Amino acid sequence: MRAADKVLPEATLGRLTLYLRVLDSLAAEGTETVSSEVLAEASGVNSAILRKDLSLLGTFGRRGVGYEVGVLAGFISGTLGLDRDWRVAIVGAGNLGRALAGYGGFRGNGFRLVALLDQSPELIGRRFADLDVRDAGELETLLPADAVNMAVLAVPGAAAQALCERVVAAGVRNILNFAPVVLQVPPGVQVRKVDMARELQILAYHAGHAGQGGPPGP
Ligand SMILES: NC(=O)c1ccc[n+]([C@@H]2O[C@H](COP(=O)([O-])OP(=O)(O)OC[C@H]3O[C@@H](n4cnc5c(N)ncnc54)[C@H](O)[C@@H]3O)[C@@H](O)[C@H]2O)c1
Repeated sequence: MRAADKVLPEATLGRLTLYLRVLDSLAAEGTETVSSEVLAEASGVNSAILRKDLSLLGTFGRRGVGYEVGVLAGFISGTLGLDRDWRVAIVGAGNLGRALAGYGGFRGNGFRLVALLDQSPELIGRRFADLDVRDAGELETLLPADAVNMAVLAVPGAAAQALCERVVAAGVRNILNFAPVVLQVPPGVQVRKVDMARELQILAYHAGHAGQGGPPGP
């Protein structure tokens, strides 16, 4: 088994995305090599942890030289599966769905936004971010026709589970859920949830412990 075939711990995966972001900006500046200390500091990670993460991938820097930026970025991209063709559909073209569709960074890094769907007659047929909003009522045919392999759900919580089941039945195995519900999915389907309210609550907890924040609300 290659090192890259091992299932990596979630925490390592999260840090790999940080390293990759830093490596991409170093490459854009024309930097060819980077030490583990510099890469760790720019990623906000302890350098011993970085070295351990990269050794899990089976990649090692050279003493006195460090890591080759392009090689390491390519290796991390491959490990994360970013060298594959990810065809993304956003379901829900409301405020959030349209903002995500217009976000340029989402389109890079191996992800191609190929469809934007909604059920609202007021939105179907309108054009946002170079995509016509298509009828979510037809997602069973639209998603396979566009070879979608990743779906972003940006619909109200009450609609999310039923929609998720339709997306899965249409053959999509990877779902990024923005709706404030926990989705039930069959084995083999990956769901990631983005929850800004949760992040704010955790931030408030830490801020509160640091003596910040106003007096308790009503
Ligand atoms: N995770 C986060 O950090 C975060 C941040 C903001 C919003 N949200 C959540 O994202 C979701 C969307 O928020 P919004 O502000 O864009 O809401 P919105 O009301 O502007 O948009 C929701 C869209 O979903 C469409 N829709 C509803 N049911 C559908 C269905 N069955 N099929 C297809 N389309 C359907 C609606 O027509 C509407 O256009 C909500 O669940 C909201 O709570 C999450």
